Amino acid sequence: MNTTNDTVIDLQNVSFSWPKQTVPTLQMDAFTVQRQDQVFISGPSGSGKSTLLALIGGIVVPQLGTITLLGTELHSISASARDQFRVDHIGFVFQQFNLIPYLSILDNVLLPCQFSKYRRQRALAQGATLRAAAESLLQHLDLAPALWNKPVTQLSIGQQQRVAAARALIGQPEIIVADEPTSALDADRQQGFLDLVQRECAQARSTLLFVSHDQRLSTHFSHQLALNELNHAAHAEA
Ligand SMILES: Nc1ncnc2c1ncn2[C@@H]1O[C@H](COP(=O)(O)OP(=O)(O)OP(=O)(O)O)[C@@H](O)[C@H]1O
Repeated sequence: MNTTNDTVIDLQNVSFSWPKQTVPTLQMDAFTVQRQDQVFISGPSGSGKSTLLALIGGIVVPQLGTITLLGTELHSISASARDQFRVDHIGFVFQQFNLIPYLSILDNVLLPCQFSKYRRQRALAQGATLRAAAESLLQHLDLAPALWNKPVTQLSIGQQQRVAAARALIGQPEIIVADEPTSALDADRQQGFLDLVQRECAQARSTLLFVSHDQRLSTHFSHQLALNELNHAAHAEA
């Protein structure tokens, strides 16, 4: 195994089928990602991008092979320990944002700190209070103070997406996973959003996994993963 202390994600000989499926959805020999890497993950619809993210997030475990995140083999810990591991170490940005509509922007950003002592402590190392840490992130993401106490439902799509990014970034998780995060934005805003997320990940030394259909964005990444090439199962179906 060619891993180092800086290996953040390590998949080896993974085979995964969703329940009731007779053929695997994902089969990958090896995939490793190093600390601070920024990886662009692409592939046609159905090639297994969301399945790969579900495996890396420990939401599901493979029938064969190993997935090791930050030195922890996910299949060797319980489902509840995987849930805690996920909130401690991974920040997610989803296409549909998944913000809580009845909470303010600040409370949405602080949500991971409620579920993770680890994230709370890391956020407190960045700001005098949790609120100060959240405010600083919101400022970095170009969300003005006048917005902070508003319900998220009063924000534009682009603003909601930046709140979702701040929630993923609070407490500097080692891994940021962004699943089609820009598909609701126009081309200029896509670019702006990507710049902000890449800059914040670099500052926090977080690893970024960025899934997109939009190949134009791939030029901003040094590490590319074309899933229809790496996933033998997708090959078999093509
Ligand atoms: N929760 C699930 N339960 C059962 N099958 C699933 C589930 N999620 C995905 N699949 C199946 O796994 C295969 C790969 O789907 P996946 O969503 O990972 O692809 P994708 O590359 O993310 O596609 P898209 O770009 O359309 O989102 C598909 O055949 C899909 O039907």
